[in-house]
Amino acid sequence: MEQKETTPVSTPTPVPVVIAVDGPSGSGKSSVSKAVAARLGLAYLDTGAMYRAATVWSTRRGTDLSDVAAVAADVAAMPLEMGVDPGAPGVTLDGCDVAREIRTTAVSEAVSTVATNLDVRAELKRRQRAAIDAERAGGFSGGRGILAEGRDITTVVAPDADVRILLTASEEARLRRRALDVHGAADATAVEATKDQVLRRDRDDSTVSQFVVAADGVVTVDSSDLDLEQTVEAVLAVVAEVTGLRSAPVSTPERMSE
Ligand SMILES: Nc1ncnc2c1ncn2[C@@H]1O[C@H](COP(=O)(O)OP(=O)(O)O)[C@@H](O)[C@H]1O
Ligand SMILES: Nc1ccn([C@H]2C[C@H](O)[C@@H](COP(=O)(O)OP(=O)(O)O)O2)c(=O)n1
Repeated sequence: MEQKETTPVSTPTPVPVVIAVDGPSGSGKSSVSKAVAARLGLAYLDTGAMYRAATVWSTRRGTDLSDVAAVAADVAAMPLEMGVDPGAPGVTLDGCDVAREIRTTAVSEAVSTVATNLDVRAELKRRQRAAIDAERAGGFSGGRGILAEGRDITTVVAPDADVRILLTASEEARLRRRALDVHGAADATAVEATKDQVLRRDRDDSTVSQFVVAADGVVTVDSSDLDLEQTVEAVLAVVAEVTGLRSAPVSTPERMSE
C-alpha cells in the first residue's frame, strides 16, 4: 500500500489515533476534516461520498431508489474504492472515477433515499469500519490513524474513537456556504434554491442518524462565526487537548534580508 510522504508532526503521538467528525450539511465537515487529517498525517474517510456513490451505482443500474431490497442488493455488490489521501481523496466505482458525478445536484437530491435505507447503512458501516481498522493496522497512514466524517461516525461507526466531534453551524451559515458552493452566490434566490439540498436533506437524514445534538462524550465545535482556518484550528485544539497529538506549526518562508 502507498505510504504518505512526509508530514511533519511533533510528539507525543498516541498512534494509531481515530478521529470521528459528524455534522449537518454545510457545517464544514469535509473541508475542515481534510485539512485536519492532512496536518496530522492521518488518512481521511468521507463516508458521505460512499452514500453518494451508492446512489450513483443504483441509479446507473436502473433500480428504483425507493425499492429498499433492490437497492440493498446493488450496494452489497458495489465495486467501490475509497481513496483516503486527504490531499486527493478519490472515489471510484468499478475502476471509474466518480468524484465529480457524486456531487451533482441530482445526486444531492436523491441521496437521502439511499442513506435512509437501513440495509444500505449496515453494509456501508461494515465497509467504513474495515477502512478504519485498515488504518489502525498500517494502510495509507502507515498506522498513524484516520479521521472519518459523516453523520453517524461518533455514534454508530466509531463510538470508540479517540476524539469525537460534532461540527455545527447555524442554518443561515450553512445555507450561505452551500449557496456559494453550488450557485456561486449567496443572495436570497441562491439561498432559496439551496434549501432542499440542505434543510430537507438534513431532516430526512435525521430520521436515521443523530447529528443535531452531541451524544455523550462528543465535543461540539460551532463554526458559525469562524472562518475555515479558524475552524481547522478549533478542531486541532480539541484533538491536542484529548490526545496530545499536535500538527507541526505551519512554516512560513523566512523574509529575505536586504
Ligand atoms: N468555518 C467556515 N467558514 C466559512 N466557510 C466554510 C467554513 N467551513 C466550511 N466552509 C465552506 O463551506 C462550504 C461547505 O463546506 P463542506 O466542507 O462541504 O461542508 P459539509 O461537508 O459539512 O457539507 C465549503 O465551500 C467550505 O469551504
Ligand atoms: N455517515 C453518513 C454520511 C453521510 N450520510 C448521508 C447524509 C447525506 O444526505 C449524504 C451525503 O453526505 P455528505 O456528507 O456528502 O453531504 P454534505 O456534503 O454534508 O451535504 O449521505 C449518512 O447518512 N451517514
